[in-house]
Amino acid sequence: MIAGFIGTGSMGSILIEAFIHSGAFNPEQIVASNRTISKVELLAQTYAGLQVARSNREVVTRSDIIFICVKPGEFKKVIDEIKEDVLPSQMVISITSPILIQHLESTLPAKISKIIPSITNYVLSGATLCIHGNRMQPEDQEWLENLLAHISSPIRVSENYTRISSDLSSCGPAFLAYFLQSFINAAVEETGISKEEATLLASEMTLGTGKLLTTGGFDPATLQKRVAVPGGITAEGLRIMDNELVGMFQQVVRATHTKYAEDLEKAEQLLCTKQQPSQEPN
Ligand SMILES: NC(=O)C1=CN([C@@H]2O[C@H](COP(=O)(O)OP(=O)(O)OC[C@H]3O[C@@H](n4cnc5c(N)ncnc54)[C@H](OP(=O)(O)O)[C@@H]3O)[C@@H](O)[C@H]2O)C=CC1
Ligand SMILES: O=C(O)[C@@H]1CCC=N1
Repeated sequence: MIAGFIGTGSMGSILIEAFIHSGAFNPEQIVASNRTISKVELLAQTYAGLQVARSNREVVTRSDIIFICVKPGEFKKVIDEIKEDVLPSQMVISITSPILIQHLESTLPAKISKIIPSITNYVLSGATLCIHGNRMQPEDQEWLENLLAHISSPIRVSENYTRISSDLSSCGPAFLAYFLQSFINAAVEETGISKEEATLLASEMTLGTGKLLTTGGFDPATLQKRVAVPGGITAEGLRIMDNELVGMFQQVVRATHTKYAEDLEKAEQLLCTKQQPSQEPN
């Protein structure tokens, strides 16, 4: 089994490294190309045996499964380059949310899935969202999800909910990190605690909270209730958040969906497909 990667930017390289670290693939089983080839060469220096491809077509002809890890605006060029070489027996997996399954199935003869990874997959954690096309048979779907289980919890989602699922799973780490950075900065400014100590405490707290919410039997509401003892300190902090953050997350969700609608429109124009996707309610 050879896995090909087209695009080794932030997420392409995270997926490659996660697959290697998890033991899902040996470096010899990976072939990769990137517009700026030095990025792949660097990966090959780190992981001896990883194969550097000099073109996207070379990745396709040498792989059984191909991950396309480029941004939406770069997609058309990649598809045009590879479409003559892609075979019906191959799996083509896109990680680019506004490129719809219908876009891919109408341009490539392969078995198509879309997955939305998360930076958390770098530490073999978090979810990978899975949306399978019609050509992916149940056994293909199971095979792909078993592969993704090496680096994440694969979770099937409806394509209609791609954006909000991805907001939570893939944008979420940045949103949470923003929250933590603001908390840490305030701690340093207001009390003089060192940034290093505040960061260590906040990071350990985040790890523990994640465990409570995934395997510890808590949901966000019960967790708050358990920590915020009546008449205690936490309740004072939550009171401020209740006042200050009202409506903020609604605005965040609306903003990501507005951008997504723009990206979908551009992808439609770029790839010239006719059918319109149904949009999830906000
Ligand atoms: N970052 C994240 O946390 C997540 C990202 N994604 C999605 O992954 C996709 C990629 O994002 P990300 O990795 O962050 O973006 P990057 O810009 O870091 O990576 C994109 C890569 O694609 C390469 N590239 C562009 N055009 C071509 C081409 N024609 N042939 C080969 N390689 C090409 C770029 O090369 P060059 O080095 O020349 O720029 C770059 O390395 C996006 O659609 C994003 O939405 C999904 C989930 C999470
Ligand atoms: O910011 C972005 O566009 C991508 C999508 C999910 C995470 N990062």
